Amino acid sequence: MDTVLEAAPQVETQVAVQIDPFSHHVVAIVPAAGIGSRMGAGKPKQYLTLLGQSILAHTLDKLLSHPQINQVIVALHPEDTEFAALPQAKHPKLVTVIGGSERADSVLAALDKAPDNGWALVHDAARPCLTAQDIDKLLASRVHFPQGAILAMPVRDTMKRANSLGEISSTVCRDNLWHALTPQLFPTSLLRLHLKAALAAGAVVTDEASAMEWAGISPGLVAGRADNIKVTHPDDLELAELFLLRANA
Ligand SMILES: Nc1ccn([C@@H]2O[C@H](COP(=O)(O)OP(=O)(O)OP(=O)(O)O)[C@@H](O)[C@H]2O)c(=O)n1
Ligand SMILES: C[C@](O)(CO)[C@H](O)COP(=O)(O)O
Repeated sequence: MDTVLEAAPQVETQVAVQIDPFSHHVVAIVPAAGIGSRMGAGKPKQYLTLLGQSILAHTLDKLLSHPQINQVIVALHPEDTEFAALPQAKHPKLVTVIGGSERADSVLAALDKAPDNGWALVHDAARPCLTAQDIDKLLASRVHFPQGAILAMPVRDTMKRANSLGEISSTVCRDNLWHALTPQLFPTSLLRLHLKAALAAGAVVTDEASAMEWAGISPGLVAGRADNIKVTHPDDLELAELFLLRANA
């Protein structure tokens, strides 16, 4: 059986929020408070170096240099010691907050500092290969998806479900299956409302779209680039470096 995110009772979601779908004010939210346990590098993976600067610095460069992004709010681990030394740390568009114990808590802490009447573009610190074209594409999708959309990639491979012995128990139909990427873009006040409520209700929220789905909203899917990988395991470092090298060539 597939695990389906349980939707919130509708009554809880009928709350008036201030939404201006035509606002052009865009705040990028960067969850960067993780510890990188799967990377196992002995330091948070966002501070590992690729092509001479940290993963987080690459990510911030992409967001800070985008002409349609007005502000960047970065959520940091309470014991972060490295952020202040980044070249971007004192950029006038940049604000920092202390993140939480899960990614969603970090996003919410940053959202609490964002102005109400605009859009929040949430992007993992650990995805340094983001391109300006993908940001443009997602921002342009606001016309079609006034309640928000995410970058995603259609699943390409045959999908298998495993049993507890590591054997194949079935082949999962891949029709309409997508990998969720970031950035994910939503009206700020709507995302804040539903993320807060979903977390309070104990829902599993691994990305922003999950919180919106929980509230009964169907965010749009915008096809993104395959090189926008999340650096998660040691193998990803070499791949990310190759993608960055190609982008800089
Ligand atoms: N409490 C947390 C956990 C994660 N993140 C951020 O969310 C993004 C995606 O998370 P993930 O790739 O899972 O990063 P980590 O949590 O650091 O990795 P791991 O799960 O392997 O520990 C990362 O940029 C990470 O820094 C965060 O801001 N706050
Ligand atoms: C938000 C996300 O990048 C979408 O793919 C991803 O879910 C975050 O990573 P995690 O491993 O689920 O924390």
